[in-house]
Amino acid sequence: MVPDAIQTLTTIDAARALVRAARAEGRRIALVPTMGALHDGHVELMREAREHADLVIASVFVNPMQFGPHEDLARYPRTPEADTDRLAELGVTAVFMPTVEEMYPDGGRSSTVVTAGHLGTVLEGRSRPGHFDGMLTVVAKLLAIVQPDVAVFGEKDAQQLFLVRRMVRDLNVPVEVLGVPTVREPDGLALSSRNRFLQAGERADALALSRALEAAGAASDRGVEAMLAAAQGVMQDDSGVRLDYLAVVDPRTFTGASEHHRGPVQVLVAARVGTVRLIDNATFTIG
Ligand SMILES: Nc1ncnc2c1ncn2[C@@H]1O[C@H](COP(=O)(O)OP(=O)(O)OP(=O)(O)O)[C@@H](O)[C@H]1O
Ligand SMILES: CC(C)(CO)[C@@H](O)C(=O)[O-]
Ligand code: BAL
Repeated sequence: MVPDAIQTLTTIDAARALVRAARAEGRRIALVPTMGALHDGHVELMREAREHADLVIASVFVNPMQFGPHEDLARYPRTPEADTDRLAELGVTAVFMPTVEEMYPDGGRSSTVVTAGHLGTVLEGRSRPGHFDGMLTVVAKLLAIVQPDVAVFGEKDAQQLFLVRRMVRDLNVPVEVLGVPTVREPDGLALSSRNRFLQAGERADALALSRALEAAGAASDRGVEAMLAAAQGVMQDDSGVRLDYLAVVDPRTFTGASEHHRGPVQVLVAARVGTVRLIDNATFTIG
């Protein structure tokens, strides 16, 4: 397929100019923030964005501020040409691909930081200190640059989605945040840019995460402890996987659901498979 024309924007001024022109024509704008290395999960985000706006701007920016000193910033996959072609085929109007210097002119960091507070220090935040402050800061910057009507995020990164929604509410950012269900491989593995680093045997081991979620779901009629035990059982059976955390949270607060909880719960899992750290989650209803 011959891709439609897509604008590649590398400066904040160029992004603002496009946004101004679109606004002058009364067009609705959607922003889809990504770190690139696009896969079919990202494609669903773009589709959702197109349904809610006349014009879609995708950002591709590997944000150093959300990586810890020992994390995989250097090896994070970067495929800008392939990403641009894919976005063009999807009818995305523009891709915003700034350099680190463009986003962080003061030596690669922002002096002003949006903090995720206590919820930024638990679960993903416990394993990745500072991650959510870095993520919220760059999302706040992207929202300020593009000033979209809607911004689209994946449910795969459940804690991220929760914190973005809360930031938007707390800081009165005039944007509607949309969540898109997790796109999976036919065998259940959640699509992730990091899956490409799984070696052959590890690809099979990685199925432990989605299987653990399934097992938790199958135990949901017996309450939170039974769900955790069922999921734990699956993770323990797989010696190729090192569990980081398993949790059942109330999706309204993102804090642990009590044994007496009734209604929707979100089961969250994170694990290391070889050198790759993966996360997944699913929502079930108790009672
Ligand atoms: N399988 C998926 N289904 C739906 N949305 C997804 C999926 N994977 C990622 N996303 C969403 O895409 C957006 C950009 O995420 P990102 O570019 O970090 O991709 P990623 O696959 O999550 O990469 P990684 O997990 O390696 O960081 C986020 O809102 C994320 O939640
Ligand atoms: C939202 C995001 C693009 C911010 O860097 C990133 O955390 C991601 O890709 O999920
Ligand atoms: N997909 C969330 C971004 C990150 O892993 O840093």
